[in-house]
Amino acid sequence: MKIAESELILNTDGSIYHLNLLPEDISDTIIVVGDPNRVASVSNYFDKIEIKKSKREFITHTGILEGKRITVISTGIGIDNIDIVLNELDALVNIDFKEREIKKDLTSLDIIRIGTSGSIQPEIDVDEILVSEFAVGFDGLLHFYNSKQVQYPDIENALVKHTQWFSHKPRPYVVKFNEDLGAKLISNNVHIGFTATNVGFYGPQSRQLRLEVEDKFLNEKLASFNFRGKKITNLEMETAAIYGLANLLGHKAVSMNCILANRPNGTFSKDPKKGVQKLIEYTLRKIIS
Ligand SMILES: O=P(O)(O)O[C@H]1O[C@H](CO)[C@@H](O)[C@H]1O
Ligand SMILES: O=c1cc[nH]c(=O)[nH]1
Repeated sequence: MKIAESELILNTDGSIYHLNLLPEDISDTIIVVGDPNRVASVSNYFDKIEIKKSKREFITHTGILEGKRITVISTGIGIDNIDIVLNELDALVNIDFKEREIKKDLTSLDIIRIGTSGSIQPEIDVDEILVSEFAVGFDGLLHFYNSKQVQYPDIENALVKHTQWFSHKPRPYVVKFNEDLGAKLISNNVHIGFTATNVGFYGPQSRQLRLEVEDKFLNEKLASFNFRGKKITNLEMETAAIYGLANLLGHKAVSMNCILANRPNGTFSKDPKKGVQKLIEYTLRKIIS
């Protein structure tokens, strides 16, 4: 069945609506970063850059590193942008734009996030690297899709009980990284964690400047949650949505985090750029190895 013009939106040059990309512009190895300036920090390592395109906060560079074609794309901040980026990346490989039909043979992308995050465990220090094995989303995005099959209800129920989750907030959904891609990216030099993704940087991550938060103890309750030895480790704003949508669409996703803030210790990285650079180098080395 043909997908209507209002649903699959193409620009006049045939590119996908927000990302402004044609199917041939992307590799099947995709690095996603939040900060648009981080795209060049990654592609600076490429031996050759083939494509540079952009629209709004979505900047894309595709190039070659030691014979491997890699695309790096910025998502901007937040899960609402992840809904756009993941659906449009999938459309680029799995929908025939001319026929407006889903292809018979589907392509699975490797999607690796290089992001920044705040730790809620005192021993996971600033400037360290954390790979998210699990993620919990407090944003509600996944509930708009038929998604029960990629969620972990046992963990969700235990978390709702432990935190006495307020019922007027979206129900937490728990999702997991792709184990094969995860195995490629993990080493003894990184923490393996359980990332909480929320809809904001301040109140939703229990930061109080002038506004009072509703639940003063939320971060403490998240940090003390323990499901069969798995503890929630860090807070950011994209990972759960990436894992949820990637799993539903048949892509492999892993989120790599540079810890910039340690919330219980009240510390912030003295040199965030250096920490992020270290994470970029680590991730690229693992991708090409
Ligand atoms: O550095 P990025 O990848 O943007 O990730 C983190 O930083 C932003 C907040 O400062 C949020 O997007 C959060 O998830
Ligand atoms: O504390 C932090 C640091 C980076 N990004 C976040 O979302 N939170």
